[in-house]
Amino acid sequence: MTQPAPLTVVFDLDGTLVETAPDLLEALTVALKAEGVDPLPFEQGRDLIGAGARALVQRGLKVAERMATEDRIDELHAIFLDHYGAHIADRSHPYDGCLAALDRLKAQGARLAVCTNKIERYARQLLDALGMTEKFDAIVGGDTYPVSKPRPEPLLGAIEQAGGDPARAIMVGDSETDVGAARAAGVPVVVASFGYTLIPPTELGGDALIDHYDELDVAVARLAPAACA
Ligand SMILES: O=C(O)COP(=O)(O)O
Ligand SMILES: [Mg+2]
Repeated sequence: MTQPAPLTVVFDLDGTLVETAPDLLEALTVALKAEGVDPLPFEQGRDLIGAGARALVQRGLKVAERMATEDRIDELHAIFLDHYGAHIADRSHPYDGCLAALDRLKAQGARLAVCTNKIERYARQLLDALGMTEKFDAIVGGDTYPVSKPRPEPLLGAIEQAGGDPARAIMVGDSETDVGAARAAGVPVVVASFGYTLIPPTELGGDALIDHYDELDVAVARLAPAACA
């Protein structure tokens, strides 16, 4: 009898594995300042994260009711990235219980992957700085493929790069882009309630909701496709 393919668990990065809001919003403050815009309140800025850095700059300008040309948004995005790259892990840290939960999944034989809308280079820089890179069999960013979440291609690509099978995979994420990508790929999705989202986590339409990493094992066991070990 052939061995069933291992389970692959694919994680979103910002707001799911790592609390990155303090460093992302500091970079947003620097970019908005270049446009003469005041910093956003932290809680308001936090919810704007999830569709990539350029979208964060765009959303920040929109909240401040500031119009900008696409070229100016590109310039502000560059200012954002300059600052962010130099301060990527000043205050960012994995969520409570995250590293232990990854180790438990790994010990059970799961493949682990990251699928983020962060530019891949920055995702790798962040994971390196936090000593987390080695935990993953694949790391896919928002620019790894021609399209990003909520399209399914990056998620399917992450599963493939990790040596997994989409029929034996689970996504864990915090926002509508993650649920959208998972639905489009036909992969069950666990929503982490502690991340960043414009839509309340309970209304994202995930298959399970966790408030802490201690709850992940039960959610994964419940959603793991039946044929999985
Ligand atoms: O940096 C972002 O805005 C998105 O990142 P995420 O896909 O890891 O949430
Ligand atoms: Mg996220």
